[in-house]
This record gives sequence, C-alpha cells and structure tokens, in this order.
Amino acid sequence: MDLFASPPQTLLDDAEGGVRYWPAFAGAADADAWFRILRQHAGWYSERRKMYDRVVDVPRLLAGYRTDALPPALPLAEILARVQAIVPAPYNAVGLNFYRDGSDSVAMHNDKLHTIVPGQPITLLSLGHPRRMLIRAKAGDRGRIAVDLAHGSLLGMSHASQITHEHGIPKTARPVGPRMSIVFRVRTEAHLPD
Ligand SMILES: O=C(O)CCC(=O)C(=O)O
Ligand SMILES: [Fe+2]
Repeated sequence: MDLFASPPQTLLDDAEGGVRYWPAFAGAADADAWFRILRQHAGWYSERRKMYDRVVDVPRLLAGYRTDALPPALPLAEILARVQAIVPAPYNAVGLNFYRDGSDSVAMHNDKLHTIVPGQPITLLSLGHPRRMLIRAKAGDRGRIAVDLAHGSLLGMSHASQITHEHGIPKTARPVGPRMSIVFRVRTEAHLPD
C-alpha cells in the first residue's frame, strides 16, 4: 500500500478541501482485481425514475451498502480502509455505479444535500475504462473542469462543492469499455441504504 502516493491535483478549491484528484490511488493489480470481483458479485440493479411526467431507465446499474454491513465476499472493506487513509471521514454508505458502455451516463447534478451530512466529503474510486467527469459552477463563470477518471484513481469532493458546483459523466460516442465508480458518503440516518 502506498500511503504516500503523489499529492493530489486540486481541481477546485474551497474551505472544505474542494475537489481533489489522486490519479494513481491504487495500483493496476489491485484495481483489476477489485473491478473483476465487484463486476461479478456486487448486487447490481437497474432503476426506473420519474422524470417530469415520464418514467425513464437510469442509464447505468446501481448497487449500495451500509459500511457496517459490507458483504464479506466484496473488497469494499479493504477499499474503504485505503480511502480512509487518504480522505478520512465517518463514511457510513457506499454507492456503486456501473457504466456498461458509452451510452451509460450520469446527468449533471449535485449529490442530494438532504441525504448527506454537512461538512463531510464524498469520495469516489474509479475502476475500468476511463470516463470523463465534467464539473461546472452553478453560478458566475460557468467554465467547465474536465477530468478523465483513470482506472484506480480517487476523487474527493467537499460537501461545499455540492452547493456551488454540479458534476456528471456525459455519454460518449467513442468506443469505451465498462467502468464503475465506488462512492463513499456520510449519509443521514434516514438515507442509508437498506
Ligand atoms: O460515476 C461517477 O464518477 C460519478 C457518480 C456520481 O456522481 C454519483 O453517484 O452521484
Ligand atoms: Fe454525484
């Protein structure tokens, strides 16, 4: 384990740590193994959500666990310990997203503020084919930050950044392989996964 991995790139600065990116958080051997096991054994489900007056498929697969009930067959406890060493927080929930190909995506959004604890970070590990994340201020100069989230990389986003900015993973016409994100959050009790 390389706790002294190169310092992060600061993509955005604020009083709570802003948005920071560690391109080489995990080595290829760990990242490959985590991807393979999670792809095969996580409890993936698809979801349909109401959008205005329509019901649409969420364009990616989802999975989620409380950190006090992680399935022992998944490497999530090991990943959490590694994340804690870099971005410490009392994480109690982990959400997984699986992007099967370039037509899977997440629209520009901020993480739902009533479901997460103020002051606590959102920290996400990327595995698989790199996908581009866009980060954009909600007000003022709406210039975009783009970061290609590499296999084995870590991204830490402050709670404050969820108020000022939105983020998303756009669809792409380029041929891309599957990718997943493993997102650790500190959720309010009412919004923990079942
Ligand atoms: O997959 C990603 O990198 C982003 C996921 C995300 O923004 C979310 O789950 O809220
Ligand atoms: Fe998000």
